Amino acid sequence: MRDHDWMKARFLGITELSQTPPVAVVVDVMRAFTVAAWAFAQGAEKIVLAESLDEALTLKARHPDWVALKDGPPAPGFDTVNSPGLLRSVDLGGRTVVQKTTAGTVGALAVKEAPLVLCAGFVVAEATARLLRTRECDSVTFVITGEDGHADEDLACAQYIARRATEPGTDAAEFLRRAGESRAAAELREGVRQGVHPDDVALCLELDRFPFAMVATQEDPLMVLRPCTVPALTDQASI
Ligand SMILES: O=C(O)[C@H](CS(=O)(=O)O)OP(=O)(O)O
Ligand SMILES: [Mg+2]
Repeated sequence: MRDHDWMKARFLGITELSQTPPVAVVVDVMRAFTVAAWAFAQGAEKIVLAESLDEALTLKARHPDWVALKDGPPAPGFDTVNSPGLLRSVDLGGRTVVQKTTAGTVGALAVKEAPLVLCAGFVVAEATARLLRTRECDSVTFVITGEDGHADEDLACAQYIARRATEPGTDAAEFLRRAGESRAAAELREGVRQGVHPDDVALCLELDRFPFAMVATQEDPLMVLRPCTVPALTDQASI
C-alpha cells in the first residue's frame, strides 16, 4: 500500500484481489481501455464487458446491431479487434460494443461488486484522477491487469493516476517512458501480438487524449462501461 497524502492506494494483480474494494481503478493501457476510450470517442453509447468469448457471441447473436470486439486475431462472429488504431476509423455512433479481452475485461469483472469501478489508461488519466479527487476517494485499489499484476505499462499508469489525483502538477514523462519500454509495447511493435495496427503503441501512450473517465456498473446481468465527464472544480488547482 502507498500513502498518497489523503488517498491510500493499493496496487494489486487480478489474482491478488481478496476482498471487494470500495473504489477500484482497473488499468489496461495496452490495449483494452485505450480501445474502450476510442470506442466512446467514435460514438459508442456503452460497452458491455463480456465474461467469455461465448458470452460475447451469444450477446451478438441476440443483438445483431451490437459490435462484438475481441483481442488477438479476427475471428468468425466478431466485428473487429482490440486495436485503437483500427477502431479509430470505425463509426460507432449510438452503438453498443461487446468487448472481451485477455486482461482488461477480466480485471473489471473481478471487481464488479465494488461500489465504484473505473476503467483507465493514459488516454483518460487526468479525467480519472479528477473523478477520484471529486469523489474524495480516500482508499483506492488499482487493479494491474497485465502479466499477473506485473505489467509495467499498467503499473506505471496506475502510479501516475494515483500521484496525479493527489499532486496535480505530477510530470507524466517518466511514467510514459516506462510504459513505452514495457514488454507489451515491445510485443505490439514486434508483431508478437495479433490484431495490431502500427499506431497502437503510440495511441496507448497519448496522455489525456480524452476528457472523460470511464465508469463500469452492473446493469443486471451485465457489466456495462460508460463515459463520465468530470467537470473541473475551480478549487482543484489549490489541492
Ligand atoms: O489486446 C491486447 O493487447 C491484450 C491481449 S494480447 O496480449 O494481445 O493477446 O489484451 P488486453 O486485455 O487488452 O491486455
Ligand atoms: Mg493489457
